[in-house]
Amino acid sequence: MTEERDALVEAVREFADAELAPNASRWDTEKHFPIDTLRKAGQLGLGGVYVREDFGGSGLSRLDAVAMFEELAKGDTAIAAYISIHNMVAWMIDTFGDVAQRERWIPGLTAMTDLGSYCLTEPGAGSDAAAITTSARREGDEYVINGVKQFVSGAGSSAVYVVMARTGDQGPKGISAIVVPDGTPGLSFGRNEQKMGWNAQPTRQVVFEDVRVPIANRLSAEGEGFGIAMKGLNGGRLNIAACSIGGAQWALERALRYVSERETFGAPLATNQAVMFTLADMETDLQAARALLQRAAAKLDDGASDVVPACAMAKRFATDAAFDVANSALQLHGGYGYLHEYGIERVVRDLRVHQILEGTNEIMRLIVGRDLVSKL
Ligand SMILES: CC(C)(COP(=O)(O)OP(=O)(O)OC[C@H]1O[C@@H](n2cnc3c(N)ncnc32)[C@H](O)[C@@H]1OP(=O)(O)O)[C@@H](O)C(=O)NCCC(=O)NCCSC(=O)C1=CCCCC1
Repeated sequence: MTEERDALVEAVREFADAELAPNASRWDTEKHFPIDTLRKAGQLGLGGVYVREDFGGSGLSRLDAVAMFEELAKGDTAIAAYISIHNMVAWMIDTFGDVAQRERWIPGLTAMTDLGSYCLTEPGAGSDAAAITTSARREGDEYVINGVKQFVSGAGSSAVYVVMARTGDQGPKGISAIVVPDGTPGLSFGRNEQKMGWNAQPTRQVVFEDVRVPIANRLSAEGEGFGIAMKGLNGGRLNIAACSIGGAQWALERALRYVSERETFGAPLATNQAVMFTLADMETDLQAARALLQRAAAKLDDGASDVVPACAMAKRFATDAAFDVANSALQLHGGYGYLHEYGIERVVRDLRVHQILEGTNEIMRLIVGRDLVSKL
């Protein structure tokens, strides 16, 4: 850890303690998306974590980012995960946008006065992302977009939607990434999905009915959209892994406190060897997950050739391990772990979806397996 990263992590810890943790349970119960709190996160530099500094980004490394997202998730995993998605959008525009696009969208995104949504998945295309059918047909100097995007975080509250749409043939080479601003005629949203967790952020369909945007809203060249979406996801997968580790670390700390105070059969639970073994496994798994995550983040910073399987491995391992750790923390709390007021069950519910989204853990195994087999 550098001194700079230490200071950043400390500032994020203070923000998570003061602004997120005291409200996380209420936001979960009330299904409240705390936009005012996100604006405060923007003031702290969390809206453009690894966006370049010229338009207000924080210019941090991926290694810095995962340390930061871990701290953020200790306050509220669902909000930390939304901030990660917002950052994925900001990074895609910052990296693949031209100067005019960066000038137009990056300042609002980094300040989080404008929120961002990532639109890839469709009702009929999830794991097989290259099978999307949302179309962007050229008409003069405009695209006319038609289709439906599914499971879009922040939908209905965002100012900026980065939409992967088909501008060419079937398959990955026919997909482009297009920015659709909120308020564009023909853009509408489905109901807020009723979910097991991640209740502090809205998840809705985004519907495009003859939505017209200038061709100038396309990021990079036609046909580059699949690669842009996937490169965004490499970093997103790392942050989701970091959010899982942060949530699970918080649950482990709660469990440690509980087993040191709770007495059974005349002694604290912590003196029981079975409990100690469970705690030892939880700590070991989290340290292993963090080490794998930091390794992948360093590879992303260095542009290593094996970054894609490294990110997939870290995402798969960390989200599985962290879910198990959080579930063990719940078990160690006995019946109290099942109560809302202890907060553990919320973390378990929030972490469960990390094994599914930003690429299911089965797709992560496919990526790693394909890479191994390709080297035979
Ligand atoms: C891996 C995968 C199954 C792809 O397989 P195929 O066989 O179709 O495509 P293939 O031949 O592997 O590849 C095509 C080009 O694409 C490049 N590339 C692929 N991955 C990556 C990558 N990770 N990084 C960079 N480039 C990549 C590949 O190199 C190739 O380029 P080339 O032709 O060689 O120039 C892909 O589709 C995937 O990953 N699905 C999970 C989607 C998925 O993760 N959603 C999640 C959506 S987001 C989500 O869930 C959210 C939920 C809540 C809110 C936020 C978002």
